[in-house]
Amino acid sequence: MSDPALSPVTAAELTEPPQIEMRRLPGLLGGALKLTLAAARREFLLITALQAVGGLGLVLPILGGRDLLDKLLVAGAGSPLVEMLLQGALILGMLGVIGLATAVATSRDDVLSEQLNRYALGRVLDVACTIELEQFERPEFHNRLERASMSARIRPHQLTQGLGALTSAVMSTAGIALALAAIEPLLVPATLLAGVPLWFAGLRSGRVLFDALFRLTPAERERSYLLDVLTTRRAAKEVRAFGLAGYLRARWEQRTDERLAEIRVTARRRLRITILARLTSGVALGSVLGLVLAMAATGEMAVADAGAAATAVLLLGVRLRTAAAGTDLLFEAAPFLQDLQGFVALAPGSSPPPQPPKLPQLGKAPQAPRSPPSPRARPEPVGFRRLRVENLTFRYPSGRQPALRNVSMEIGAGQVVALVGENGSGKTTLAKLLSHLYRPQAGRILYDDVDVTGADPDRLRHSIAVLFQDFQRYLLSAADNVGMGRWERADDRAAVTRAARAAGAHDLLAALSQGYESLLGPEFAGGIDLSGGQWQRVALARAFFREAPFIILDEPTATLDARAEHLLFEQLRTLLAGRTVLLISHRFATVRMADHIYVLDGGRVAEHGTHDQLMSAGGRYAELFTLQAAGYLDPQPRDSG
Ligand SMILES: Nc1ncnc2c1ncn2[C@@H]1O[C@H](COP(=O)(O)OP(=O)(O)OP(=O)(O)O)[C@@H](O)[C@H]1O
Repeated sequence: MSDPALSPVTAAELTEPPQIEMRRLPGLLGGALKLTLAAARREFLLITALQAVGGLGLVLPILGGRDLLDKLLVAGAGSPLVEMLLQGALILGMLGVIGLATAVATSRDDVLSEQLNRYALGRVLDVACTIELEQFERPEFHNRLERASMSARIRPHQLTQGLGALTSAVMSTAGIALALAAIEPLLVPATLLAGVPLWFAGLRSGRVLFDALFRLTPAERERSYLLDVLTTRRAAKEVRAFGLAGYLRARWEQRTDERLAEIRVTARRRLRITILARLTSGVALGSVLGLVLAMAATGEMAVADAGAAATAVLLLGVRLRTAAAGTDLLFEAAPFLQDLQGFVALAPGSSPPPQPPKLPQLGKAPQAPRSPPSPRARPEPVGFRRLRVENLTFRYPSGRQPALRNVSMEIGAGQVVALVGENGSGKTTLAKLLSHLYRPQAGRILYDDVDVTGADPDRLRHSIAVLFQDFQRYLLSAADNVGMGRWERADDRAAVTRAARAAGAHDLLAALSQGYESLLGPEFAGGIDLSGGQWQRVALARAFFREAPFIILDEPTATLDARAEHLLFEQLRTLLAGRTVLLISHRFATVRMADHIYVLDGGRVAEHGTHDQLMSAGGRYAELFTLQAAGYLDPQPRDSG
């Protein structure tokens, strides 16, 4: 039987395309309208007003044209030329105003869509920045994130275009319909009916596209990944060293062919739907025109009226097509926006979402914005005199076995505690749990007898500095790379230099062409690269700069040269005096100086004690220590005997 405590969280999972029902459409469009108003109220209202002028304004030239035609037919050769010329000029003027309004509306459209794009991507970032780290372990979350990011980039633009086309078409349809109603009211509903098949086709076609792209998401992510490997500096050298470019390129081409094939099938299905709808709509429109002709032929309608009515019916037909193009865009965007809304709702109860902070400027000390505490948060202790871990069990979402099982340990404030063990024994996982990046499925973490497992992780992390094995290399200035350890006071250059000195990075950073202002990473103009060990010193400086009372160092010297490593550990106690240090290392020479050592094996604590205790116990630690020490001793002379 599976352990319920270990069952994976399913909040971010969505394996089937969500269903869009007809009755949900108004709500969805309402939601889309809300999004537009929240993102760009002024721009949207201005564009809508201009479109209204462009649309409704059409009624005047149509009616004016009919009046002019009437006069011409009645008066014949004796028509009042000047009056008619003036009337004609007025109609032209009105058409000019309509044209101008439409042109201005179109020119503002790009700005509107950019604002929408920013707003929608901002909501995606709200989720990406606040959701529990564990979700990043789940393929389904990445599928949703990929779709949401794509939707946020494309669909709001599509939405504004759809809304714009629809508003303008509805306004001008209303204008023409009013003109037509003045001639023969019956013709209005008859003509509007021709729009119904187009409307349904748009709905169906949008759904077909969404379903196809939903199915393609995992393959598309793989395609993006391959593109990333083939185009980023990080991977470029290994791709060349192993001659992988052709092989990876072929895989990318294969995925692209598969995508293209699916897109072709989808395009054919959508074309069939469109053709059928247009045929039906055309037949309906033709019938109305036939009716107008019949009415004119039987004398039920005056010739001038019939001419104006036929023009209005034809114009209405064109407008209905434009309206349908608008609804097509809306219906195409609707399922993607629903999907996006679902994703945005994953943001953990943060309402309003945390705003991006103001970046620090020299001479100013901004307040660090605190994200609102999550609903499950309760007041947590700021630090600890004794940290206790009780029976911690943790399994990664994709892991078959728990990475940690019933782990218990203690760390006293101010102590240096080391974690050792073979690869995969769970050291980094324990470090991640102690830095509150993941929540255990079972067990507790206690700060002086207070269980902090359910406390707000952001606040707890405020007092913790972590240097990961796979630390980040920020392509920013050297000073920023260090200062981001506590970005709120990144402009405190004296502290930045102090931290760099402590990590042995000062000399190398000061010697760069622009000193601490030098850009790291050659991908940007003027940037320079550092060696692996130099990057690690910078990352270590970042951890020191945080000045947190609890510091977790996961293989902090893995790429340091022997002298730098020796120096660091010699100074560690002085550098971090009064702080609590959790040190993960495979280098037993450095581990032995810890106050207490925990040995992990297969996710469990195999043994613990001081170096001397563990050596006399003759267990796993003694075995690994002796093995490593033997490597430094002279090999036994071979018996040549
Ligand atoms: N994100 C992950 N998803 C699934 N399993 C993982 C993940 N990260 C680690 N594991 C697994 O969890 C176990 C513990 O890994 P962990 O990284 O904690 O080991 P470690 O002791 O730090 O190893 P190393 O000495 O190689 O750094 C391993 O079996 C590993 O395969």
